[in-house]
Amino acid sequence: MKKIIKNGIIVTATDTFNADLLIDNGIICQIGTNLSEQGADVIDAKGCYLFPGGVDPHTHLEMPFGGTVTKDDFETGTIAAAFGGTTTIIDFCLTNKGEPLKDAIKTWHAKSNGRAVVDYGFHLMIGEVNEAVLNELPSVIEKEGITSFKVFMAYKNVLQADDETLFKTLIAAKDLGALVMVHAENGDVIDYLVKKALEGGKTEPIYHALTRPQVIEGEATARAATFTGLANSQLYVVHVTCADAAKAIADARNRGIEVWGETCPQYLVLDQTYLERPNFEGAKYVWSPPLREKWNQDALWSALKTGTLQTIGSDQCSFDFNGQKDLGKGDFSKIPNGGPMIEDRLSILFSEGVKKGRISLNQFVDITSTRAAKLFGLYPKKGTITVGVDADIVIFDPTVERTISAETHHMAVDYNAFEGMKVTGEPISVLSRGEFVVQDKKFVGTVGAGQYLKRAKYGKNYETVEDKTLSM
Ligand SMILES: NC(=O)NCCC(=O)O
Ligand SMILES: [Zn+2]
Ligand SMILES: [Zn+2]
Repeated sequence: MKKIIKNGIIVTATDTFNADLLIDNGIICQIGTNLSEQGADVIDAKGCYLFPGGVDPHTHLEMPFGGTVTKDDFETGTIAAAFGGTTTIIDFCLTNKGEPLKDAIKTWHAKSNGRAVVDYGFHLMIGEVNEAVLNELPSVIEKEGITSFKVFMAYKNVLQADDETLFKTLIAAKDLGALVMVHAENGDVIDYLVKKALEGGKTEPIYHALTRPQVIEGEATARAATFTGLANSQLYVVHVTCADAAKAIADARNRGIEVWGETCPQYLVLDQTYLERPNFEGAKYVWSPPLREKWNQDALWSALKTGTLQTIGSDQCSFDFNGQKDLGKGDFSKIPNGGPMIEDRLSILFSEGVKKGRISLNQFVDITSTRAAKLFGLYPKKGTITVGVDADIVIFDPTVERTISAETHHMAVDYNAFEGMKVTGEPISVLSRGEFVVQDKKFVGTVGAGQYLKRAKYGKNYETVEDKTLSM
């Protein structure tokens, strides 16, 4: 059945205009004024923006971590994503040393197949680079369409890879056409600082932040960028939290090194003092890298505005406060790291970013959708509104005022990190490949309708793919 969305304001990364949008067979087939309604379901989007569905390049669904497993899985996580206006996610497939990569990928397919309500892809963690890994990587790219590799520079003795592994991954990625992603913190220094803190009886959540100072995020970011330049490769730094790391990215880019940067909603809005909340409440705000002193937020907004940082990921990694975060009572190093963020990513960026004049409306679309689609080989199928692409559309009311709360969110966790925060703007209806997943704020999607996305190689013409001329 055809659908026609009328009276909305279409917003892309470059344009804002009034037009109707005709959808057939899951694809946007016409954009223009006074399009014929014949044979189509008419959707009135008066007063609303039509954004391309959000692309969240950073999620951890059903991920084992810190002796437990994240609360949101591919079903609850993607339902929450859809409510928040995200129609594509890219999740991190973890690997174990010595295990064939294809087995790790199979595990991630088993978690997601038949569960997701919106489309999804995988990044692949690289923990070691040896003959076996190098032999498998071409098929990871060609067969699985996984064109981004993740290296952790922190989480010593768990996920952390050494510099040699990072450097070899950058070299392999360059040859294969993949983008290397890093969690940039100096895991060795952190490990030492954590041990010293615990020996000194410093066990409260705030010491999580104090043992991970921002200079070592800056140091690791600069180190990864240096290796990237040496390998003539390409790098994407996930969850940038602070001025030091943003500066390291800006410096590298100024030297012509291909480095991209992502931040997350929590670093733009929350700060280190949240970890000092009494009754162990600070544990709710334990992320790695940690929340920073408030002044860093201006540096992050400015980096988004000027293009030093290009994307926003949710880093969705949710654990209940009761029963999971409390594994770290009496020892902050045992608090599972991460938080629920997948649902509020667009709302926070719109309300705090666009509404407060920190970024433009078109930048909002670029940051939440288009740029990630381009960097991760999904553009233009995902990440824009133009003729011939997937009809992933968010009907967004920019005037609605609401208060974020765990009472009303759709994530499976027992708290929301933004509890009580007032935001302006909300997705009203969300379509994935032309089908409503959320309609008038109600879930109407189908569990399992989300499709696995094989992605194109890094840089594959993404800057030269132009939006087709709009038929007005
Ligand atoms: N960020 C975080 O604290 N948890 C998720 C895992 C990661 O991205 O490092
Ligand atoms: Zn990380
Ligand atoms: Zn993460």
